[in-house]
Amino acid sequence: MSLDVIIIGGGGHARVVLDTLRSMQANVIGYLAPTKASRMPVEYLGDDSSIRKYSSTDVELANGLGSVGSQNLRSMVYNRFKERGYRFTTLIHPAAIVAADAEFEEGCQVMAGSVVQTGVYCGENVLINTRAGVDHDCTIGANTHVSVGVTLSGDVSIGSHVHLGAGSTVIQGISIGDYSVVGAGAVVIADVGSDQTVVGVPARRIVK
Ligand SMILES: CC(=O)SCCNC(=O)CCNC(=O)[C@H](O)C(C)(C)COP(=O)(O)OP(=O)(O)OC[C@H]1O[C@@H](n2cnc3c(N)ncnc32)[C@H](O)[C@@H]1OP(=O)(O)O
Repeated sequence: MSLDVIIIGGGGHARVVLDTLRSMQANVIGYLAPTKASRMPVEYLGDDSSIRKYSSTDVELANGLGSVGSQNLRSMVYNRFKERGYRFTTLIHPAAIVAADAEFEEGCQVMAGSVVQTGVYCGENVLINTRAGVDHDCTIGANTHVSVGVTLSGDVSIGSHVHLGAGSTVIQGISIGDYSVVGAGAVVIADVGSDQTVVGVPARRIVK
């Protein structure tokens, strides 16, 4: 891979994205953030408005925002730069194991140690974070975060803008609706509707 890439964001996820891009041999020019980050080991290019110095035909972007619940910020950043004509790189860490027929739309990120099996489909800007397992024939909607150590069994259907919390497990054939949140460590054994938060073992809805 030989591509000039700018990372949006300067926090922890942005540094993981930087490391992933470098392991893919990408040429990372720098990052955009409201202020210079103390621990981001690549050039600070300014705030988001500085993107105007870079043509959308010369660079691609990488979404450096993580999330611990709502996906609003990650999707807002993605949409804002897409509207301005920029394209987001799809990242697949060389230490991820990905089936040949798995499909990823623009801007997906598959982090180190994760396994994505045959028949999986991921919409735009999906993040499959470190050491997550996505088994056969799962579909994952746009802007969803499958966070660290999640286990998705076979034939699971996840909506868009969903957060699957660290270490949660979803058994086979389950559907989870758009904008829902699954708490860290939850075990989901029944379908979850849209815009719900579920926690615990087995996962139960909490009203926020
Ligand atoms: C690289 C990375 O870091 S990736 C990011 C990894 N991090 C995550 O995935 C974080 C996932 N987030 C969670 O699990 C959160 O606790 C959420 C989103 C489910 C809920 O957060 P909040 O909306 O702030 O809820 P809050 O903390 O007020 O808890 C509400 C109730 O649910 C309970 N609860 C919250 N999370 C959980 C959980 N994961 N498991 C069991 N119970 C939980 C709380 O104990 C509390 O119960 P109470 O009312 O009886 O006291």
